Amino acid sequence: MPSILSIAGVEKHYRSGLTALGGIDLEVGRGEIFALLGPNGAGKTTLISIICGTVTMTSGSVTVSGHDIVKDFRAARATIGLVPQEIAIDIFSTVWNTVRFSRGLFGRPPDPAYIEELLRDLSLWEKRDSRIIELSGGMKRRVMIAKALSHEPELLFLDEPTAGVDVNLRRDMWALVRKLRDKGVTIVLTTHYIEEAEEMADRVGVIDRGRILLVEDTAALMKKFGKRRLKLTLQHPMTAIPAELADWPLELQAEGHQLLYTFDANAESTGIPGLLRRLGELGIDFKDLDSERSSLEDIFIRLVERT
Ligand SMILES: Nc1ncnc2c1ncn2[C@@H]1O[C@H](COP(=O)(O)OP(=O)(O)OP(=O)(O)O)[C@@H](O)[C@H]1O
Repeated sequence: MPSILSIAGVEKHYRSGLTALGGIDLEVGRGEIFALLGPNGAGKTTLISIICGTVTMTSGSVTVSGHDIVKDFRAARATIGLVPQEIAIDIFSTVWNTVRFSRGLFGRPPDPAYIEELLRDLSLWEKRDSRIIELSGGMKRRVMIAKALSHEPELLFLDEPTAGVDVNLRRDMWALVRKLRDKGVTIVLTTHYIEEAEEMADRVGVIDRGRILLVEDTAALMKKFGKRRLKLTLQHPMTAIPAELADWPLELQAEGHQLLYTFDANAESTGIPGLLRRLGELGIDFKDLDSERSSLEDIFIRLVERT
């Protein structure tokens, strides 16, 4: 997949002496949904701000759609749409005027048909003459997205698109992001909600303390780090795991009612038959058995903890 965004050796040292980015290399392919995951203060917003031209990098280079963001700033910026974390729009302006005006800022000629399509796609058409102040929080967020798409960018950044948003709206946002991708927009999103990355992203990058720890296909990452868990609900609760079961990494949960066995899903042998046999020999009965795959959340926590 050809790159739409190329980041090479980007460093950012703030005047305070803090190194927010310690050398970032990253390629984002045209047409993908890429999720940048990282704990608070990891450097996600700094990186996006550099790409969008609101923060200057200390060293390194970035190109967007082949345009260098420093030497060819205008052309680079014109290919980018940014939906920032905070809602920042004139609350007394109407939806239509907000989006139309934003397009003009990028020197694009008026295109009412495009704006209409955008507002219809974002379920804002009925609200086109409403002032922003009259809209719900979810609608305001959608206006932010419409504004960011007003000049027909090729690459859209969504900084924490669903922070503080309820479950239904989050699902609507996910559907919307997929729709945008289907229309050919490349999407880079930052998120704290790992579920969001797992649900949507083609690839995931994990950033921590200004460094990229890993970039991987979401599905491959799940497979590579994927552990499976076998949960046994016991007939009779236990106070401790018997010494005879020391060969299996087990955890006691739910006040002794559950035995949790974690195993490598990719290993040749899971160890489950042996465990079940041993439990039988020890007279430990269980009434239910359940298996689950570890989520990206577990994987992320393990990665960030390891460093
Ligand atoms: N203008 C600034 N001056 C000095 N330090 C800054 C400035 N902006 C950000 N930082 C610091 O840079 C580091 C990275 O911050 P950044 O906002 O990029 O992280 P983030 O990953 O977006 O975090 P969050 O998930 O909390 O939004 C943090 O330690 C932050 O305090």
